[in-house]
Amino acid sequence: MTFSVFLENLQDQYVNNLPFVAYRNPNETIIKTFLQQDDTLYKTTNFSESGFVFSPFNIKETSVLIPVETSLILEFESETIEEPSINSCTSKVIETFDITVAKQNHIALVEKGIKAIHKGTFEKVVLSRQESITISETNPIKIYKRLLETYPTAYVYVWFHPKVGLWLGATPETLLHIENNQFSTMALAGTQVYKNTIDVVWKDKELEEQQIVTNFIVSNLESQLDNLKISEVETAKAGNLLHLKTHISGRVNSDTSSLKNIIEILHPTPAVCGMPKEEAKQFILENEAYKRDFYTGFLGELNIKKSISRNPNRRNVENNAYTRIKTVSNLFVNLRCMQIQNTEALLYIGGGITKDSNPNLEWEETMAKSVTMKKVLQ
Ligand SMILES: C=C(O[C@H]1C=CC=C(C(=O)O)[C@@H]1O)C(=O)O
Repeated sequence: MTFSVFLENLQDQYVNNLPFVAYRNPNETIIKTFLQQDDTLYKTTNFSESGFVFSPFNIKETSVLIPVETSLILEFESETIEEPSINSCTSKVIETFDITVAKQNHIALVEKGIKAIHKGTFEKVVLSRQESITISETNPIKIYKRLLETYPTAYVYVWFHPKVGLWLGATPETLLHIENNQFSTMALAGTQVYKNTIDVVWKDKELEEQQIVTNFIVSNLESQLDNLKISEVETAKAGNLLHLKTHISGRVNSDTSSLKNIIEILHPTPAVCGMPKEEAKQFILENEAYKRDFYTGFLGELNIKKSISRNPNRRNVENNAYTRIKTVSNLFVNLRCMQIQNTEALLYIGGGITKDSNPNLEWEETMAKSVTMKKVLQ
């Protein structure tokens, strides 16, 4: 199958108004797609189903599932990936919102967040906004192709359901990866604009903001994991941005640590919500001037059975005896994403607020983050 034929499959599915998702893991070349064969809105009830899950920020709302059983699953192996050079802020899209008003509103929101931190309501809160852009290229498959070409190190997806909407994104953040009982995640936070080097100095504000995420994950999961490993914090590049990242891994230690339990412990992490979780979430739901929907939710493969052969080159009967089945869940946080509605793209961008945040710089940070999607909409 050629790449054009693979993309035509997605295009046909979209034209026929049927649900689908296409996604590529960070630094990988295989693009996988689930083409649902009916237009039912399937939901997960307890994350024990097998399929592709699309969950909102507010977990009390519907988590949509594209089930394995009702889907045609195709894979396409693309050519070797290479990161194209990215200039920051080259977008030439039409902003249909009033930037002055948007700036005032975001600054006022951040100031309110900082006040709540000083009052002791919470230590950190992630505050976000939505930006509307008129686009001339509305074909999601063409936009998806550009995303794939532009962000080889991100998790790049297009997701569509006729009863929910059309979302695309290129996220740098893993929520969790579980293979049988082997677990890994990351604490990703702190942002600066990439200027041709990853050898940069981080301020205390960003270091603290990221440490809050690491501490939250470790303290909430350490009783569930054996052989817990926490990496040194490193600088990671994501498009035109740099973030601080820590890898955390371990072995899920008991049958009671179901996937649902782990998801509920982790989501939403202080990388997208705040600390303490409930207080920050309440503030977000009450104060952000729009509804996050699936932004800062999570998406990805849920309980997918994959076979591992000891020797993949030998396809004889004897070798089949060595084939083992593993169950894999690979979930990503829905960041650097957008929703497309006719000729309008709705971009979602936010940033972590601590006591040391500067509201003007927080606004600038959301502008820098919005470039990730704007770049492919030109
Ligand atoms: C909430 C977002 O980013 C999160 C992930 C990395 C860095 C972040 C930050 O520096 O604030 C955020 O925690 C977003 O991109 O909308």
